[in-house]
Amino acid sequence: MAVNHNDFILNDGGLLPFVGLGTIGINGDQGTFEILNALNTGYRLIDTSTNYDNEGIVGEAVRRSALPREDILISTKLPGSYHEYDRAFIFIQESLRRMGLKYFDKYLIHWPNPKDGKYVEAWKALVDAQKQGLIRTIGVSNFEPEHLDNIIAETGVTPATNQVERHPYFNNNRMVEENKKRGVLTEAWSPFGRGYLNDVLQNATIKEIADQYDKTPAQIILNWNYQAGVLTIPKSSNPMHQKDNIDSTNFELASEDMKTIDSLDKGEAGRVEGQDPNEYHEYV
Ligand SMILES: NC(=O)C1=CN([C@@H]2O[C@H](COP(=O)(O)OP(=O)(O)OC[C@H]3O[C@@H](n4cnc5c(N)ncnc54)[C@H](OP(=O)(O)O)[C@@H]3O)[C@@H](O)[C@H]2O)C=CC1
Ligand SMILES: O=C(O)C(=O)[C@@H](O)[C@H](O)C(=O)CO
Repeated sequence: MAVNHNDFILNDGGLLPFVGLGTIGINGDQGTFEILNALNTGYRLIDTSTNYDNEGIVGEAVRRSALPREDILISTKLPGSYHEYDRAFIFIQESLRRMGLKYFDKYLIHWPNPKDGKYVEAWKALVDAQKQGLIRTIGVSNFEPEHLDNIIAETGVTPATNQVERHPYFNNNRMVEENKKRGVLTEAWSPFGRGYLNDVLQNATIKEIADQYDKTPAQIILNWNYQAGVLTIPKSSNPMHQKDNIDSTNFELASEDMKTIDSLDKGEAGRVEGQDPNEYHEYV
């Protein structure tokens, strides 16, 4: 795979592009075309999960794409009710079969489900699946510092990435720093606050900055992440938005503009409702 100047280097030596395609709501045969369009537009990383009901079409898009398999990075996630070691290990194999793939480029524990307290077992399964060649890069999602420290202490293996909520109204700089301290790359989920749930993309301050740079609000938000060392996975079904999003690092935001965007943070009130990882329980 070609190395791009804006790739992130992982603690396992792997590389990830600065932006991937989020896929919540990309479903069915139409979804296959949307993913293929993204691949044709230059996306290399596709983020999915069993509970997005689209692992099948993601696999289909990989097969239909003219790109060689090794030029596409597929990342999916282990659901909360499969944290026991044996269930996790078998689930990874099942997920591979469902997608028709021989290996995953990246595989994450979706939520720590701390009340169950089995995420260390799940991590051990990911470590072993990686050893057996089923997964190239292993990581986590929605992990708090305590969860990161527990899996590292129990296995000696540090996750390469931690995918957490981050957008201008909940910048989660706390977790960006905690991840960085441990050599873990932060991936930002819902970088536009999910679009429909709040007005991040319509925010007047972000629009003003966008006008100054002759960019779109989406491009400003994605570059604010990139310059903070954070990978983003915006979802888009729209070819124009997909293009907008991948063309978002060809300019530099001044440090005062970075700080202005940081200042839009609303703390806990800015989170997408009900997504505190210490409380959230994934039942799937
Ligand atoms: N690990 C986890 O627990 C979680 C992971 N995720 C991952 O993160 C991804 C992204 O988050 P998601 O919640 O989907 O929401 P996003 O914050 O990515 O927002 C998606 C919305 O923004 C719109 N949009 C995208 N690009 C543009 C643009 N350039 N201009 C204007 N509007 C735009 C989309 O519309 P349109 O399609 O029309 O472009 C859609 O309505 C998910 O799809 C999933 O892969 C999400 C939640 C939790
Ligand atoms: O979309 C995801 O990746 C999730 O983890 C979901 O839990 C999502 O965040 C949600 O809110 C489901 O109600």
